[in-house]
Amino acid sequence: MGIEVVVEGLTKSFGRQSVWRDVTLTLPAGEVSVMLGPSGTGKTVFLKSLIGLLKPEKGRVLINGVDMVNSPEREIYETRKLFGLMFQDGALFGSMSLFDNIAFPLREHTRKKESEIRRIVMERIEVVGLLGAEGKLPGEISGGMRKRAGLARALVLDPQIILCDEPDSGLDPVRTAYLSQLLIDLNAQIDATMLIVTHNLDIAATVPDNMGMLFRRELVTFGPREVLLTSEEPVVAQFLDGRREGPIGMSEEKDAATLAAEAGAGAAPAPPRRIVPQLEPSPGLPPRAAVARRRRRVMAMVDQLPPAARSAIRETYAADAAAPTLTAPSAGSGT
Ligand SMILES: Nc1ncnc2c1ncn2[C@@H]1O[C@H](COP(=O)(O)OP(=O)(O)OP(=O)(O)O)[C@@H](O)[C@H]1O
Repeated sequence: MGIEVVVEGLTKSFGRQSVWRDVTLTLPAGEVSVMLGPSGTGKTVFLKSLIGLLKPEKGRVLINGVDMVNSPEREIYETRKLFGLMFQDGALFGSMSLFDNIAFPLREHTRKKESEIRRIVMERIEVVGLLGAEGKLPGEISGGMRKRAGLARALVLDPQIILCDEPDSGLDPVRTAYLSQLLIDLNAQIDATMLIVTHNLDIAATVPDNMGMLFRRELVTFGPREVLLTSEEPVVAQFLDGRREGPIGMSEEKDAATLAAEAGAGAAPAPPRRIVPQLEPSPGLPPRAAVARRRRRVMAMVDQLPPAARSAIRETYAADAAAPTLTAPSAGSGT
């Protein structure tokens, strides 16, 4: 099972530029979380801070008792091995075949024999649907395949925490839908804690158990998906509806005059938002172990949540209780 990641009061700046301050959240073990936020709000900086590659000035990131901000470098280095990282462009070596790219962390960080490496690499290549392409160079395959290869490489060291930085960037909507399904299938297969940074509203709506959003140097919200998806917070609503009207401007924030002009112009109200069901694992895969844990966790806190989120959560679980998928292996919704 994945490991819980506890973030407490994290604050990061570069020189005089504050990126975000006092970020506090917990990524629940084995659950999938998404971090949203307009460009430049520090989502990538957040991922890098979780693995100790960037050093926030204040706060802690606790993983198995190790603080990725303040612990000795040797402990941080060891704990970093629990992570699998998938970067925006797949970050593959152009001159190596996909096989060698995916085998790289095993050859670098373990003393496994080549036969064992081959077995692991081919298994991961199968998981991401790249069987047959292992001999190709990154330049000979599509962007979507490169991303899946990046994901396979993130998986070879059996990570318990997976961080994906904009896994959808540059993908068409169909490939993005396949990728969403792949992320859910992966979670069903390995039960790792996952955090996905994305701008993609389809991924945000269908993949995570939990969602958060960074804006104006703060964590606006983080919690069960139903909280963000029903939120009337102006910045969340604007982002989810993909509208120009609202606090987010071209350079992240609008000035007060523009906001006042918009309010005066009386923008048309957005149509009501509908919560679409979360994806289920593909047929033949086990149900996600995180589902039952999440249900217990969320039901224990439901009374403290805003009313709209409360009723959305109760509706979700009432629908689940009526569906046969709770007792039988789930029939995936596919893409
Ligand atoms: N190593 C660095 N040194 C100085 N400034 C940095 C560094 N890394 C990031 N920044 C700055 O921190 C801010 C946040 O960058 P970051 O890449 O995390 O944003 P983001 O939310 O991931 O954006 P996008 O969605 O466009 O990828 C930006 O202003 C960026 O210029």
